[in-house]
Amino acid sequence: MMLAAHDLGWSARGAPILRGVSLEVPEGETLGLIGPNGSGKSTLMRLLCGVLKPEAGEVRLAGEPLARMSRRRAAQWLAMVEQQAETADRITVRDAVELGRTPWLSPLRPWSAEDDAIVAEALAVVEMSGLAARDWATLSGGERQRAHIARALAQRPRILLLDEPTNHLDIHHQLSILQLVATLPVTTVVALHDLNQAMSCDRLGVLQHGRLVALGKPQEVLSPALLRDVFGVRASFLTDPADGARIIRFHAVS
Ligand SMILES: Nc1ncnc2c1ncn2[C@@H]1O[C@H](COP(=O)(O)OP(=O)(O)OP(=O)(O)O)[C@@H](O)[C@H]1O
Repeated sequence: MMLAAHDLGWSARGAPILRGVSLEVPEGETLGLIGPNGSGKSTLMRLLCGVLKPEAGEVRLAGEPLARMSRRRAAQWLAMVEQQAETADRITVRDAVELGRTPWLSPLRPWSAEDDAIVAEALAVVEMSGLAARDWATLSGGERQRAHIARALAQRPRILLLDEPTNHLDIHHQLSILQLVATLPVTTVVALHDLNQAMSCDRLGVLQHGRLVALGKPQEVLSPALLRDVFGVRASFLTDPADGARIIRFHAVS
């Protein structure tokens, strides 16, 4: 199993935030994490990448406990794009993306033309090549988001963790980032709020009050009963006549 969490628990000031979360992500899968505000998605992502240490349970990368890996080794395996990731102001976009190469560099393996090519490719994939020389501070929210994704791609991880990667993006870039995530040959865990976008994940995990309450194929997980019980909405399912895809329309429950 590429990424596994076993019975994860975490609390803040004595209040349990995440309890008994176990999941396994096979190589190449895109697992979506969904759940209402405050259900624990970001906390779970931060435990999976090692930013937070679990109070209970453990995370394993390809069978190896994350807690026993050096930061450098963990960063060769896994890249994370946080929800409101910040970067120091006085650097260019290219500088920020080059930071993604850090875990691979050493005195025996200094910066090379290969690193330049990887950074250029990462910038191109998120359509940021034209902004490579720009000061980070001048970027819009969506441009920053795309640059953060480029930094994570430049890291060439086997596992990519994305916390709401589309939340600042216009519709074109939302779709292109989601399409990119789906086609990348890496194992991906992505927290999403848009449940129609979540439908394109291989599987979905649903968090509610810090517990994983459902895990499975999107069309099985996103049932009218779950949408009512977890998200408090009534759902109707429509079919796109263009391609037969299922679309969910939401209604407030009065
Ligand atoms: N360091 C902390 N101290 C206190 N409470 C915290 C801390 N970190 C998270 N929480 C609380 O834990 C709960 C889960 O937060 P988390 O950010 O994981 O939720 P989320 O599902 O990502 O939410 P959203 O959809 O709003 O981004 C929230 O109620 C949050 O206020």
